[in-house]
Amino acid sequence: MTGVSDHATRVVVHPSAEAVTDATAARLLVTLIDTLSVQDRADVVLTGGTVGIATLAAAARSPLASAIDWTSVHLWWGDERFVPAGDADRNEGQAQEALLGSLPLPEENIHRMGASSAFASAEEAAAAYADDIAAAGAPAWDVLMLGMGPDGHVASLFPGHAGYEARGSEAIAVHDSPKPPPTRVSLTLESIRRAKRVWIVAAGAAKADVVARSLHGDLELPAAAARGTAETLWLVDAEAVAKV
Ligand SMILES: O=C(O)[C@H](O)[C@@H](O)[C@H](O)[C@H](O)COP(=O)(O)O
Repeated sequence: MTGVSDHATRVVVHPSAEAVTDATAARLLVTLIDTLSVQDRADVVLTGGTVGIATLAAAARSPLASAIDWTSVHLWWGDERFVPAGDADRNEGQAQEALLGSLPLPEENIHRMGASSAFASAEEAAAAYADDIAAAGAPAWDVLMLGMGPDGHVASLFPGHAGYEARGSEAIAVHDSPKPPPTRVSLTLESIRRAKRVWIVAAGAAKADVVARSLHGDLELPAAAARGTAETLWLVDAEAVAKV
C-alpha cells in the first residue's frame, strides 16, 4: 500500500497483562508529550476491548497525564458497537468512564462514532464518521491502538468478512459480526494504515495462536495487515507470545 514503509514490526513482551496496560499507557502519554513538542495537534485512535480499556484506566492513574495539553489532543475510535447511546457495550462510554471523564478535553476533540439512537443505520453512522475524518483533513493518526480478538480481528475487521476487503472509504458498517453485538462501525484497513504508529495490544493464552500467525505474516488475519507508516508495535504479555 502506498505510503507504508517497510520497517520491521517490533514486539515488546511484558511479564503480565497488567504490565502491558501500564507500559502502553506510559508509552501513549510520553508519545503525546513528544508529539505535541513538534506539532500543534495530536490525533489518537482508541480501541475497545479489555486490554484497550484497561490501558486507558492506567493512563488515568498516571502522573504523566497532567503533563499533556489535552486541548491539542483529538480522540477517535477504531470501531464502535452500533447500539444506543448510554448502552454499556459502547466503546466510547467505557473510554469515557476509564479516562476521558477525568481529562480537560474539549467536547469537540472527542470524535465518537454514531450510536443507533442517533442514526437510522450503521451505514449512515459510518458515512458521518467518514465526513468527520474528512473535515479534520484525514489526519495521519499519530497513534492508533488496536485490541486483537482470538480470531485475529482488529477494530471490527474480521477474518473472511467483507469489511476486511473494503476500500475507498474511511469507515464502514459491519453486520453479522462474529463478536457480539452484531452491528458495528469500523475504520477500514486503508484508514488504519494511514497511521504513523500502529500499536496492537494483546494479552493472554487465548491470543497465542493468532499472535504467532500474525507475526508470521498470515494476511488472512486483519491483525497481520494493520501496519503504521513509521512504526508497527505489538505490545503483548508472555502468554500471548508463547507460540511465536
Ligand atoms: O469492539 C470491540 O470488541 C473491540 O474494539 C475489539 O476489536 C477488541 O479490541 C478485541 O476484540 C480485543 O478485545 P479483548 O482485549 O477484550 O480481548
